[in-house]
Amino acid sequence: MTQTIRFPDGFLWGASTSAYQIEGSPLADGAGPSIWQRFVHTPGNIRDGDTGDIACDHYRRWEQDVELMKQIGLQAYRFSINWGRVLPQGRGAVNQAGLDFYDRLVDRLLANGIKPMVTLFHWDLPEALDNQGGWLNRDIADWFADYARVMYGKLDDRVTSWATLNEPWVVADGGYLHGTLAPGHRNRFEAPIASHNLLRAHGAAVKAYREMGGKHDIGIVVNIEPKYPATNSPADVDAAARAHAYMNAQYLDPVFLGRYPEKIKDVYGEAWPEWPAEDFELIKQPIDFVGVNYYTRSVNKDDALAYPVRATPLRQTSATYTETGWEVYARGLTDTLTWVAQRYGNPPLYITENGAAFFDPPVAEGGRINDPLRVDYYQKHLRAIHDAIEAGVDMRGYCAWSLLDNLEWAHGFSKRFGLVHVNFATQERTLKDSAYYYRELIASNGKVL
Ligand SMILES: CO[C@H](O)c1c[n+]2c([nH]1)[C@H](O)[C@@H](O)[C@H](O)[C@H]2CO
Repeated sequence: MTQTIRFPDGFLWGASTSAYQIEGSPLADGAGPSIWQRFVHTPGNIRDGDTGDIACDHYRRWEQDVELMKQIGLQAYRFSINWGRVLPQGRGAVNQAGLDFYDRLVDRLLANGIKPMVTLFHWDLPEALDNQGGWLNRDIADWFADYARVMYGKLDDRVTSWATLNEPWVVADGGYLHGTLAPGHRNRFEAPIASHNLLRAHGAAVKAYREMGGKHDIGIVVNIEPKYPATNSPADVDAAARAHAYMNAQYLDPVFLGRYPEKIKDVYGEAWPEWPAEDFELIKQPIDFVGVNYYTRSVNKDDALAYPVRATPLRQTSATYTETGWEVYARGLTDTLTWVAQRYGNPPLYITENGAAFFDPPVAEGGRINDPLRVDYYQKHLRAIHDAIEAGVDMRGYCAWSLLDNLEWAHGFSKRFGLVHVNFATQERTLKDSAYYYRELIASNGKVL
């Protein structure tokens, strides 16, 4: 007999996006360019030469998109602020038109009973700050706190959920070590510095919020990918531990424990600096929640040549893989959530991103888009979350990635994660079957699982 699944009363059901991936109009109405402007217009960086110049045209179609959220029955909408739209130079003069865009969006969400969940930084660093060293300049912690204060001042009377950063690991690993994301650096000595300054900036923004008397929730969003050893050999077990320290513990340990995992020095070796003790006092500001972005797991084999973790993920022969090459492994989400709960004192958790890119069929007669693999992915992962809740994890909500098909960074528009299909030639939106499924899930608080 299948178990009747019940999520906690008040469990929040939402969907997520990010500014650069959906807004378009990156330079409209006084906005300053982000590092992505230069990166996407550098040939070879983005598949098919796609850019965020238009993307989902959300900057102009935002009212229509709020209607879509209402149609799906979203209770929350997680979105990010384009820092350069509000502060064109990253610091100093405020661009009122940019601030007004987010002000209107928040008001419209609230008017439709949708809770705004705001992320201050989702990778689109203002170019002007990158020209001053960006995440490599220790002053960025203050620059970020000043920007955060502008947003708190404008929106904290209505926004009750703030996240400082989205996935500092991706910024450091992709933007500074492997160069696959903006600003496109490939420097093993820069990566830990950028990563550490991201965490310092997080701490400075939380401290600023508390100092201004902020009474709502503020937290951080991290990607977590559980690392399993390919065999129980000491070499593979240690390889998985290095990979775990590098992608997972490197972020929440400083935030909650005020220190890095010891294994991180084994990962970076000579590239790992010593940090001033006061940095950890700043990073370790108490937070109200952790946003967990979960997509997949990895099974790791020891590999001396695979810098920096010296571990190689092995493809699992009997598994389903998504279009981004990620194994569908819902059990990894339960393992992830129980790990966070056990290691950091069971903090309130939101799934701030979870979803999959599968090849979607074209819009069928009657406007239906049948995406059974995505429905199956959501069903499996929500059941995994429910298992974590049963195990005592303090789960507060879930945001599907993503509301709309959007610019999947270096993949361009080739990878579609949306509950809603976007025809990028016409900007027509079409709810996929997964959106209708999600609507039922929300209406029944998960009972249809
Ligand atoms: C390693 O990071 C996570 O796998 C991850 C996956 N994703 C993310 N992080 C980002 O937060 C989104 O902007 C991406 O669009 C989304 C889908 O790729």
